[in-house]
Amino acid sequence: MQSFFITGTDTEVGKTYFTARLMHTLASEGHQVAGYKPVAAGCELINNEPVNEDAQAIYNACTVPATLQQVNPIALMPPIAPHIAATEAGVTLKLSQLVAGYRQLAAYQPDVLLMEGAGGWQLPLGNNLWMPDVVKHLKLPVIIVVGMRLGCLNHALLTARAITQAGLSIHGWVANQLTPQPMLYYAENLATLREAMPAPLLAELPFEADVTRPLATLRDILR
Ligand SMILES: Nc1ncnc2c1ncn2[C@@H]1O[C@H](COP(=O)(O)OP(=O)(O)OP(=O)(O)O)[C@@H](O)[C@H]1O
Ligand SMILES: C[C@H](N)[C@H](N)CCCCCC(=O)O
Ligand SMILES: [Mg+2]
Repeated sequence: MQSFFITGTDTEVGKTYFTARLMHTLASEGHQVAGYKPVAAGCELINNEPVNEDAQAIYNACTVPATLQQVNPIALMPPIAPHIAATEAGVTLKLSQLVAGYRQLAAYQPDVLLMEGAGGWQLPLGNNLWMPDVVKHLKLPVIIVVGMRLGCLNHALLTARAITQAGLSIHGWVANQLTPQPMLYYAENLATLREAMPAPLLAELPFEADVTRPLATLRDILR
């Protein structure tokens, strides 16, 4: 099994989009895929159960028979920082629970297991637990989704530095188009990141509504 942690330069930069699109692409090539969104904040009630949009998109892309609850064990209602939502709900986030959830999905023996964070890299989970602690425990290589907008250079470079300082490896990064029109001087910004990032550019993701459509440039990302 190959497994990656998917982080991003911020919240709303396309981590879920990339995760789901990669899963659909790999599934179309015959791979068994699973995704894990351990902690999500921002849910609607469906049949009285909190359902998160990211979790649903990742669940929809799974080829293994995992349940939505396994894909996203901690679903918090308000769309706020998860540790604050957890405190509000009286929930304590525990490393052991988040790791156990990962292992449950791994037990389906997918070829690829992707785990999406929430927000950016340095996400607090409360009680001095941080999302990077979970990634370190699982020793996952990291893929950084860079939302290509003004400010992304600083965000991408700081994110890469923090991952490296945590002793983790960066498999690579992807440049994600957040708008139909690319940011001004897209090519120059991309070139700056290609030079300064300590890991390879894996793919450029176009702005495209259909997340289920296999994307040829994502086929070789596992190498
Ligand atoms: N390449 C793209 N083409 C079209 N829409 C995109 C693309 N990337 C992201 N989006 C859209 O932008 C929004 C934010 O993306 P997404 O939900 O993947 O962000 P995120 O980084 O996972 O955020 P969070 O921190 O909440 O998990 C979504 O509505 C998503 O569908
Ligand atoms: C609600 C939102 N869409 C995400 N799920 C959570 C983003 C947390 C960001 C925390 C922060 O860095 O300020
Ligand atoms: Mg997401």
